[in-house]
Amino acid sequence: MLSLDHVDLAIDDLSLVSDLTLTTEPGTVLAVTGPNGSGKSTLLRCIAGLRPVDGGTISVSGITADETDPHFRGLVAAHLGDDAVFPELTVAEHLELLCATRGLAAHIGDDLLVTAGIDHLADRFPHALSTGQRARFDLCATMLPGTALVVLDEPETGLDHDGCAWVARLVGAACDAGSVVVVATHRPEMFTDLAPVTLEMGR
Ligand SMILES: Nc1ncnc2c1ncn2[C@@H]1O[C@H](COP(=O)(O)OP(=O)(O)OP(=O)(O)O)[C@@H](O)[C@H]1O
Repeated sequence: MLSLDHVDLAIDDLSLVSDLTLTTEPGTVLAVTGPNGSGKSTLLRCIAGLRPVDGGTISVSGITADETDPHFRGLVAAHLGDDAVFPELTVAEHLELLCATRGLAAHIGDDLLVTAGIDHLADRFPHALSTGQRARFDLCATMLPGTALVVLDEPETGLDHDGCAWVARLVGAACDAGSVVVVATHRPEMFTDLAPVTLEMGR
């Protein structure tokens, strides 16, 4: 469960969120929408524990959002547009490492590459992928199963029509497995079938 309790968030003198309280149950999509600059990415960084809030608290399964806390890190997977990679590891080796770290069977990563349509690129290095292929790889790395919370910042970026449909299916599968998925998006219609709770920023 994701809880925001009387959250305030500001950058310099600009208030982005004021006294926001909400609870998102397991198996639910929270779609964060709003115009450019309204604070979606900043809020998602707070939810992923990468930035402190200016007031109130954010917690996941009762654990305060703080990326430096290993317990919290184990609960969360995030795709925030600046996903780090090990330059010396191939696509397949990255997923193998992540599966091992999370105690998942290695074939789960391979299976995700198949659903992403990039299994033929398993032996490439991430820097040798196209923009859309790299987006699919980053999303595979984020969407390995088993985290209570998945945070996705504009996952549609760089993806073609089929890629967007694939992301929607992945988000649906994560919800079916009991995760909360927070997604900032300019294309909320991608997730309509998942009956998201919507948070509109900038209002
Ligand atoms: N590092 C920074 N330093 C100063 N201001 C920042 C910084 N990052 C973001 N901002 C400002 O914070 C506000 C919120 O930005 P944010 O990136 O969260 O918006 P967003 O809703 O995700 O926008 P977009 O739809 O364009 O991705 C904007 O006014 C932006 O200019």
